[in-house]
Amino acid sequence: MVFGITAAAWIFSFGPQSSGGRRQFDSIAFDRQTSKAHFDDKIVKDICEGFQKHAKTLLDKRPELASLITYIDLTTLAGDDTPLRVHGLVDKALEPLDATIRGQLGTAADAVHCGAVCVYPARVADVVNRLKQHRQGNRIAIASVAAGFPSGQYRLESRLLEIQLAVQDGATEIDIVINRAAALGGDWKTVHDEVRDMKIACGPAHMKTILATGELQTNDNIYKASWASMMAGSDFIKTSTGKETVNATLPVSYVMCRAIKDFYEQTGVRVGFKPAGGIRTTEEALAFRCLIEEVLGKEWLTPKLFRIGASSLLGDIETSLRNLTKA
Ligand SMILES: O=C[C@H](O)COP(=O)(O)O
Repeated sequence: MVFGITAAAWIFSFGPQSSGGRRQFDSIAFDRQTSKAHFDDKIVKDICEGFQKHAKTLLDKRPELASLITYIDLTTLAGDDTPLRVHGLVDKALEPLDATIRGQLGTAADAVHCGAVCVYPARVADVVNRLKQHRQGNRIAIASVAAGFPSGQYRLESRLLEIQLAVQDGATEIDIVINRAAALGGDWKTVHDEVRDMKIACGPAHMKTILATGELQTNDNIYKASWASMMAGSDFIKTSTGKETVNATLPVSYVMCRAIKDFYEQTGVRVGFKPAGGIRTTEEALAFRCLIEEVLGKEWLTPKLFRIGASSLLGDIETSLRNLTKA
């Protein structure tokens, strides 16, 4: 445990201080929680090389590769997305493997499908319509980015409305973005309060909070943004939109997972983790899976707590599985 504060103390610090049903930001407790964490770049790099080494040992393990598919939020976030493209994405997410690979996996193949599809708000209805045409359409979640994705540079009112409309259209998971201007200015209360309001706007939908780590400049900011987002009620924290210059990396993921672990130790609340953006190969995805197992433990290796946001990873996993079939 990084901090010497018990779960009961955390509940005292953060839990009851709500006003009108809204969690209030306790800056003293936040500072106390986040001021003690330090991440040395060289040490973090060495630790991450360990995850990459571990990943290489899993490359020929068919069940490990198949389980990667269950963590994927199969994504299309393009200006030229159409209903037809989204329908194809839904079909692929539900039945990702061809007959040969399925045969090699045996009965285990039946449980192999993506965790969710992830689309822009205007395309949520296309996902809903296509899922209705599938017998097992309820097996995958419907994720939508919202809240001024990817920049977040919009008034809070419009970001909240966008979330509500996406949920109304059928989204069961909402991927929001934090206010990077507030984060870079050290205004963690604004980061927290906006995320809290967005969580309320999500209603029954799960909320994944994107930190856009490539724009947060320091590990310290990433750790603080993780804490502010979790204190505000995020179900998941997510690295990137896929639209920043630098997206998901192992070092930023390590910092975020350490924050998730510390938060769990203080509160007993398990927050999920979603690396996203630029993850294209089986080996890269396995390294994130190893990071999760080693920092957070095997109980996080479930689509309920671990997702990988990716538009082109699935094809590489299929190729890896096919090559194992030939071997
Ligand atoms: O949230 C998911 C990301 O936007 C996907 O990024 P990608 O296209 O680089 O895989």
